[in-house]
Amino acid sequence: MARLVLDHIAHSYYANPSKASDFALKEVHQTWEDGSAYALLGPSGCGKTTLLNIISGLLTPSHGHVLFGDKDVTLLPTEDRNIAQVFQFPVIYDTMTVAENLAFPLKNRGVPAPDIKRRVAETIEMLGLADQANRKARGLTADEKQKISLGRGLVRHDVNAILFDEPLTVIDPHMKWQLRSQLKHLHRRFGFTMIYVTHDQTEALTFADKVVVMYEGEVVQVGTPAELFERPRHTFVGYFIGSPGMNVLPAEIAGNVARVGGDEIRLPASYAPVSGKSEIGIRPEFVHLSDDASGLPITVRGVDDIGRYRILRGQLGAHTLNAIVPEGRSIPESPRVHFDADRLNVYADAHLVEPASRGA
Ligand SMILES: Nc1ncnc2c1ncn2[C@@H]1O[C@H](COP(=O)(O)OP(=O)(O)OP(=O)(O)O)[C@@H](O)[C@H]1O
Repeated sequence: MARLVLDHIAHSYYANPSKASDFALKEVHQTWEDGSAYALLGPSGCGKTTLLNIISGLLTPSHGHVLFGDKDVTLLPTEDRNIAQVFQFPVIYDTMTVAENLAFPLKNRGVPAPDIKRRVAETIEMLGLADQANRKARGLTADEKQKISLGRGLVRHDVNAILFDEPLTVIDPHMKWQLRSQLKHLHRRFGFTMIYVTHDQTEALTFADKVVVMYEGEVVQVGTPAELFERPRHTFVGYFIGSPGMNVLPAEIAGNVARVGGDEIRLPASYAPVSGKSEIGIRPEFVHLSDDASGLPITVRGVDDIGRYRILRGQLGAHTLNAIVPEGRSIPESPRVHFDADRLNVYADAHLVEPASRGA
């Protein structure tokens, strides 16, 4: 296993890229820790697979270097990088049994027979395939075949990293949850470096120690699930993480006041003049309703009952504003809103702005 360094990596699929939009991956400069579980999360086309393929060696980046520890592997083919890969669809040998499929990567590497037997048995147990161990893979369901693919990635203990590209797509929803928990458990037990591509926030947030959020070819934030929730560094992270996502309202910022339409909102700190498009962000969890005249009046457009809570879909001036209404709280006839000041974030051109001073 090794620390992974992405040293000023960028990639364009064009031979002669001339502008930023020609790059499927804009510059990424990151060091990922040895033994951590990372999820690459973002919408379709944001560059997740491009980045994963650069790490695995399927693709050579147009710019920059990939290092495993101190070793530059940028030009090394996949087979010389000592990584395991699990793809969206099963990659297995149909004519071999489940156990033989799992033993195959170990035999190839000359692992002693008793170790192979033990690891194959552990992996089969973990995947819940004990009853199928001696069946040919050919007759198995798509679910079971994909479990073997996962097992072939997990059975090796000597890899620099295990890379997963949307590995649970073909797995049924209940089993998805189970396998995700098992992956997490294995990660804790063996400490593999894992890199997991997904466009599903639940999958990313439950699996990863650190989530790498990508948007239009850029890494816009690397953080723990809590950091992404509490301090989205880009408005896209705010929208994408959370259900519903963060409210983002155009605002003029002056010192410790944000002016939204005709309303003034007190900020937790003082900000220097913001250049570019300025906005504030507040998660629906931190928008509170009351009939207190000091709040800002909103128009209710709808209420969705989610069971444990309700989502009020409202409008503040010309802007949509969602609020989470906890169980047992009523919605006033003419609601007004208050924001948790400490949870307000300020953005300039979609990027988080740090305050000039706290507590002003
Ligand atoms: N071989 C290729 N040739 C040209 N353009 C490509 C190629 N592969 C990907 N792209 C483009 O690069 C961009 C990033 O694609 P990539 O597959 O990395 O995104 P992604 O986030 O993995 O998306 P998805 O979740 O749909 O797989 C997209 O605009 C895509 O159309």
